[in-house]
Amino acid sequence: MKHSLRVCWLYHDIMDLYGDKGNMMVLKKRCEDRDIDFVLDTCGIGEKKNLCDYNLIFLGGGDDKTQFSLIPDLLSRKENIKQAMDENTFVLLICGGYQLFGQYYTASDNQKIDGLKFYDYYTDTGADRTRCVGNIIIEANLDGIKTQIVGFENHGGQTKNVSKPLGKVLSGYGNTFDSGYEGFYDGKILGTYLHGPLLPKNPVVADFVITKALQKDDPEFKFEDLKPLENSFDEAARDVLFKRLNVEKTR
Ligand SMILES: NC(=O)CC[C@H](N)C(=O)O
Repeated sequence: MKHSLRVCWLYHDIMDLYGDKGNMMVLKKRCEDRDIDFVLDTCGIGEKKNLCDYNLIFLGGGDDKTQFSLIPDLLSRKENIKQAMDENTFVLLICGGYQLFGQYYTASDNQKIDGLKFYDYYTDTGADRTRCVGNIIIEANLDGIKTQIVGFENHGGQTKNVSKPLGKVLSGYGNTFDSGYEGFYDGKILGTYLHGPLLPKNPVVADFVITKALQKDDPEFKFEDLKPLENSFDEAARDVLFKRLNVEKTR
């Protein structure tokens, strides 16, 4: 069976912080190297798109003002996003995008916006406008695949009441200054504060996202079914961060 990865990048023109676009470039390359068709579609404010047509939805990070500007459009797509998720479209969310799938987001000026409310987590602002900034390494278990994920975080938002964190923080902050946990993963969405961009620095996560997306069309598809690729440049970049943060690289 010829597989295809059809991505819809929501608000591609305004939600793209710290190289989030690199995530799309990596998916394209890792698919092409395996003869998997790759289609990248984008969806801006006001554009008509049926998100059920895709097997992956991607939403990157953004500053507070940008998050506020898109929220009416995002909320107008709530039913369609829910339907896509029910039909096994996988969702990858970075930082500002991750926040907007929860109950609400309170920005640094204390203005509050409703999120999509798909999950119980919510995001308050850091006290006295403090922000979690810096490189971060977490330890995650992605449906049995144990991996260490590296990235860069820069958020004022403090995300609380996270029932299923993506991983345990080994160095850096994560969902809040002191929760010790980072992100959210429940099999349907993977939300994380990690820019970096995320996927170029974490080939295992990139392949995991590809696997989850392909499972919409082929539920039997497994991570191990992906042809292994050569990751020496990615690993060299990871080595630098592990060394700099003084964390033992075990995977
Ligand atoms: N990097 C981001 O996406 C920032 C998200 C949000 N504006 C915050 O500061 O918490």
